[in-house]
Amino acid sequence: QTGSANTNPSDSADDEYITNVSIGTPAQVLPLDFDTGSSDLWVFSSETPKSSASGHVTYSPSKSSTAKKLSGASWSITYGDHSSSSGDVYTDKVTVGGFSVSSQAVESATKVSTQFVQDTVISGLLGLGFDVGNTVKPRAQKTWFSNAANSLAQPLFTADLKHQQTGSYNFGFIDTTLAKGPIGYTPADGSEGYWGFTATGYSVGGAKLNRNSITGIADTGTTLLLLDDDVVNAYYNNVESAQYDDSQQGVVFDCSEDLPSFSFGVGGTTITIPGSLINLTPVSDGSSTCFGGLQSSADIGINIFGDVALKAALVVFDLGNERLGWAQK
Ligand SMILES: Cc1cc(CN)n(C)n1
Repeated sequence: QTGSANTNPSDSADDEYITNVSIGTPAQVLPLDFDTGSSDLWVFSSETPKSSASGHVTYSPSKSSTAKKLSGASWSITYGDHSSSSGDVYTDKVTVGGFSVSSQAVESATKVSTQFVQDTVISGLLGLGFDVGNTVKPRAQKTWFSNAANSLAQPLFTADLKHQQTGSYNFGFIDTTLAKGPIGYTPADGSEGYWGFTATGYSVGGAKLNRNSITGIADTGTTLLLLDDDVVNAYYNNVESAQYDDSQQGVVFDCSEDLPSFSFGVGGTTITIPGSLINLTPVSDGSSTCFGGLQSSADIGINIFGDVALKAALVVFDLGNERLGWAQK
């Protein structure tokens, strides 16, 4: 068995990717942010304060004949961008891309932070990280993918995110036609709940890869490519108008600049992010100053290969072999 779901950029800056998920009986379809950097499936619901839920599609367990309250369970999560949510837990049927898990923990939000209230294009997150990262107490719950894995043709999924186009999350199979190059595999470290891996080196503008390894996580729920300052500086030293903008909290440059590519080595292959993908968006509508897709990870303490990097590749999240595969697109 397999599953295949389309995923779409939420806005002109590819800030996040939206994938529709069916929950309950009859199906309630909610747009969720699939996040390999976390391990909770949580939704705006009939239990979310009306003022917070305004504008969001919500899940009503009382309207689902297959919903069951998970007695005594609660959850609470805070993300790297300081957004947060919390609530109680139901189990229900959850279908993604035509593949159903009959009893999935669906975490219902009784509290959501302002960033989520304002982000009306999504109704929650579907975590695709390792189960160890799940926040439900007193007993941690499995992710949708973890519940599905043993029934899928192969215990893996792929992410094919695209710039301003429809991409896909495929479950149980690898569609190699989505890639131009070979798949390079490297061990994945799931001990912290993330898909951790090490890139063997990097280069700017098509130069030969150096041997400065970069350890980080493959995170579909983070917009940017966030790396150490020495890497960020090595890149923007090649961008004449680049400067750090305090108000934007990041490096900006003239939108008219032709940006160099950024490449990293992984699993014996090289992934090259074209400069065009690193010119993310004007700092505000109509501005000729643009915000960089590559920014510093210094304040976070972990390197994050977010959507800017993932858009350049077909990425295989192989739970069965605890490895990550990267192929140039
Ligand atoms: C809501 C959300 C998810 C993520 C990535 N794991 N971030 C940084 N924020």
